[in-house]
Amino acid sequence: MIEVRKLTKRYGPKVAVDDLTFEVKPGRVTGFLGPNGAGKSTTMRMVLELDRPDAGEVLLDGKRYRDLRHPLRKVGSLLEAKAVHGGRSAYHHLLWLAQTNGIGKRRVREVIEEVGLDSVAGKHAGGFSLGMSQRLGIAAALLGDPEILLFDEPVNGLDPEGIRWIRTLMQDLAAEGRTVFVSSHLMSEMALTAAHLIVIGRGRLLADTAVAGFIERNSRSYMRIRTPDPDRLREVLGAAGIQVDQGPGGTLEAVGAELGSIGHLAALNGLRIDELSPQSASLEEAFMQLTAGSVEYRAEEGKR
Ligand SMILES: Nc1ncnc2c1ncn2[C@@H]1O[C@H](COP(=O)(O)OP(=O)(O)OP(=O)(O)O)[C@@H](O)[C@H]1O
Repeated sequence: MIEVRKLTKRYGPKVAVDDLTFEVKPGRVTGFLGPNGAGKSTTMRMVLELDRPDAGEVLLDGKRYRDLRHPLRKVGSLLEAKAVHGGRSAYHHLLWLAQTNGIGKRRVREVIEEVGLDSVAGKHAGGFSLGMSQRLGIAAALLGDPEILLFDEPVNGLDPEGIRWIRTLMQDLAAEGRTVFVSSHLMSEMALTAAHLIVIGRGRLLADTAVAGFIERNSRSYMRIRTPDPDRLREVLGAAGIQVDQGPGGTLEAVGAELGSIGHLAALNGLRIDELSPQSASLEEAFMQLTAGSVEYRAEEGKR
């Protein structure tokens, strides 16, 4: 279990993490979601004491990181895949990590096999592709057989096969009863991987929720209608008690009405319909709505 308590981090006048409190429980994958610059990496670095908080603390199964005797045996992490000594082979990189944490050679061989790097274990890690570096980073995270695992944007830049592999691995690790905390800026990715979500924006907690509940609350189904006479159709549907909203590009969005009844009402009133199609709002849209007020740099601001 990870307990984050009243964590705050400032960089000069900028508050990167703002009085953040949440818990990450074992036995399930918890997604750490937020737009770019929300403070996810900063929070993860503070969990590992790579960065000092200005206030608050983090406990790992009740202990501070600095009080762990063999940190790698309690918490494994993949923060920056390329942060490997390029001149070392994958095997020697892992062996060096193992030796500094009282972990045996056998375990090094085991994790190399587990992540599928057997054939390149003797090669210099500096020449690895992103996918291979990612696997090496995960091997390092797994080395101490830790109860707690942290992954910062682990699927960034990976091909579909690599993405599927990481997803399954994280779910398997959680199923073994471990605490798995993974950051992403993509709701769609988290919907497939995580069971629970911590959502932050501008360093603040926006939601702490089960993924299923989030999907249920935020999936909106509606009918998209295109007609040359939207005002008239709105009137007709409104009179029949159907809620109609204005959609993008001159379309209408009718909520809670059957396709057939909309078509029927239009026909009765001699109104032409050019499109009538069922739609459901994506999770990505729901996430964007939730974080709308906390996105750091908007596209408009970028246009100079
Ligand atoms: N070392 C630093 N010095 C100054 N500002 C920093 C530093 N590290 C992070 N920040 C700022 O703190 C805020 C949070 O950054 P952080 O990298 O934690 O966000 P994030 O949610 O991980 O975003 P991303 O998905 O873009 O990595 C940003 O505004 C960032 O510019």
